[in-house]
Amino acid sequence: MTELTTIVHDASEIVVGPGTDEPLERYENAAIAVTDGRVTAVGPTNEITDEYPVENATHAINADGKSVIPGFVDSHTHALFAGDRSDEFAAKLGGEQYQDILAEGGGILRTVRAVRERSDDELLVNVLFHLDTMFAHGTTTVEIKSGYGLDTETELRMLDVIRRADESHPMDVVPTFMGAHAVPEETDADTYTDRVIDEQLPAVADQGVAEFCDVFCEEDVFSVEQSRRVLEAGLEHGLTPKIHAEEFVRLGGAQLAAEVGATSADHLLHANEDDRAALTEAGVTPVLLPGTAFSLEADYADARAFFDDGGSVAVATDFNPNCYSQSMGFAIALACVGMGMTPAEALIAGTHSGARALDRTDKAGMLREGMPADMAIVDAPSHVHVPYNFGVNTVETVLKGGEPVHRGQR
Ligand SMILES: N=CN[C@@H](CCC(=O)O)C(=O)O
Ligand SMILES: [Zn+2]
Repeated sequence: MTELTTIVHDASEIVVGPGTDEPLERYENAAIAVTDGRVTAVGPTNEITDEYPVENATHAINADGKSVIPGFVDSHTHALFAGDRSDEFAAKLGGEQYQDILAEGGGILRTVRAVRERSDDELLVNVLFHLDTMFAHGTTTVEIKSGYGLDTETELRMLDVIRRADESHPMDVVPTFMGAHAVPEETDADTYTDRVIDEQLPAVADQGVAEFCDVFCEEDVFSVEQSRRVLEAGLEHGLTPKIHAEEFVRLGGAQLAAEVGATSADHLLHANEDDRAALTEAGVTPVLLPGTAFSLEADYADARAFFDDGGSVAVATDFNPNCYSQSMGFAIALACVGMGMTPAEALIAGTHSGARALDRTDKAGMLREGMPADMAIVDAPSHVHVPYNFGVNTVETVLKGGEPVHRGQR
């Protein structure tokens, strides 16, 4: 018989995941038992503790007055970077535009210069620091993109650092290659697209260091045709497409995502009804990033319209030097207040739907029997407190595979 390792008991609430007849499957006065890193049983405390006595557990956690939720799945970040762009934040508040800053060699291009100057070990220290912060805020799976190298050597270095971060930190880290994140200063978009396809992608595939291939499909960055070439070449190398689409203007990236069978289309601030229909029909997960709209003072994506059309969305942080928040709790609060989602919809968007955007619904985002026991204990009686208590980290304890890996204080 395998040994029970962890039991969390007497929780006010345990959220399992999406319900069949209601938005959330959840139990009140609940407990969850974990064996060998996976959920063995979840349900009312008396039933669970009868079967799995608390005294047999390696870790017994009394969650009286607290809510247990699946660990957040942050499905869109650029969390590996160097340098400081806080001055750009201040300049944007003063009226400067993100795209003008980029066109003048700032923004992404400034971060590229900073990353190229740093050693691998310095980059690793940076990303591990951010992973610690994310962990403390309840994230247990995170996607990280390359894209601040924009040459083969630095893109490979970034992906190798992302791999090392995954190996050395309890967080699950999902690597995405994003060589087509911006056009380097010394070249033009067509020439650079060829370089991404002919030089970077084969090297990335050869090293086996990325799962997804992403592109910034945007006016004055990569056109729909250039984006299509990158994503189709990625597919030939075994990388699943993702796309930054309809962020500043409606260019056609959402339709492209549907055509190439992307796992997700992200941002979508300017997506329209046809785009929503195409994404839903093609099974592409829309990933909405309300922190980006917040920091750009832009209009939020129309999350309600996706639900009204019968679809659903994922919500992620987009943590990067332009959108400086590692907190899924804050993204969820913005999803509720800025995009009109219910707390239950936003919680699913930041957990199960995030896992869908990363092709891992069998590995993350739910606390169903057999799933990895990745969970956050919220120091409040229900999941509603995550957005309700906005601006504050409500997560107290984080368990990865049932192991208490973070115990915070509020
Ligand atoms: N929009 C493109 N890429 C990032 C921003 C990266 C940056 O500004 O450094 C995003 O998703 O928001
Ligand atoms: Zn992004």
